[in-house]
Amino acid sequence: MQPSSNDALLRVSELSKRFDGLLAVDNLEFEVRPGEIFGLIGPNGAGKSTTFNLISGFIPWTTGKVQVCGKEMRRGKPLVASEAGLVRTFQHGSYVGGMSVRDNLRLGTIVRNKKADRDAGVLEAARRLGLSDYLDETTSNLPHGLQRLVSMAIAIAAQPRLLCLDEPLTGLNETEVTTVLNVLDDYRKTEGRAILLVEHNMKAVMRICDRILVLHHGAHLATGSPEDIRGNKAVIEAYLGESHAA
Ligand SMILES: Nc1ncnc2c1ncn2[C@@H]1O[C@H](COP(=O)(O)OP(=O)(O)OP(=O)(O)O)[C@@H](O)[C@H]1O
Repeated sequence: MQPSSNDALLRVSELSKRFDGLLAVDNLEFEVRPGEIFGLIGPNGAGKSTTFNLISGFIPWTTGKVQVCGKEMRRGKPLVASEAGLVRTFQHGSYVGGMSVRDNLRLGTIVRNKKADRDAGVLEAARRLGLSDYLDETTSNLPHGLQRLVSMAIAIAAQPRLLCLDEPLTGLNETEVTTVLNVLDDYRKTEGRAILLVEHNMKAVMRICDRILVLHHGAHLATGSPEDIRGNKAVIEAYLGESHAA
């Protein structure tokens, strides 16, 4: 692990989660710094979503310590994480299907005080994700790819300091993937923000991430730049295969 930076937006130390006999997350250590897109990758069942759930307070850790934007997190307390500046999406969508796209995006702007700011935030998030023409549609009526963009637009509208995305690209077509990657690249350029990304689309991960941590059986296998990870023998054997090797 590299020396820790004082201004890290996420700091994870000795984090473990046991589900009965299964050690799903095994003594993880990493940090995410301002301006970074940090990828968390690994085979199915490696512990990525569990790590997300621990960091965002959706499940309690067995042991460990998590700091979000300098604040100490408490086990299984999602409100503490969101108050500290963390917003997350879920693998299977994070929106209310029966509501319009506009009302879903309003959920993301709820923390803003003035109505004019909230309305502007809805329009801005819709514009960024290419959803402006769908604001009055019922979200459950939209195609799958657009529904996923709604999840991301809600998260972006909340303007979190630490944006945590769980497989945001699943089921998106190439144009939608490009839209999302551009939005993420833009988002992290705003001062004091960073993104933690769990994703199986390796081409996208290698393109967008500054650093990547590879998990295997819940434990750290490697951390490094996309080039480091592509060339790492253990990662190629455990996950990437030769087709992604440098
Ligand atoms: N609530 C739970 N109870 C028991 N075991 C669980 C629970 N949640 C996850 N696990 C197990 O923990 C391990 C890690 O699962 P996790 O969902 O974190 O993996 P993942 O890396 O996100 O996988 P995927 O890429 O398929 O989403 C798996 O063996 C899974 O079956």
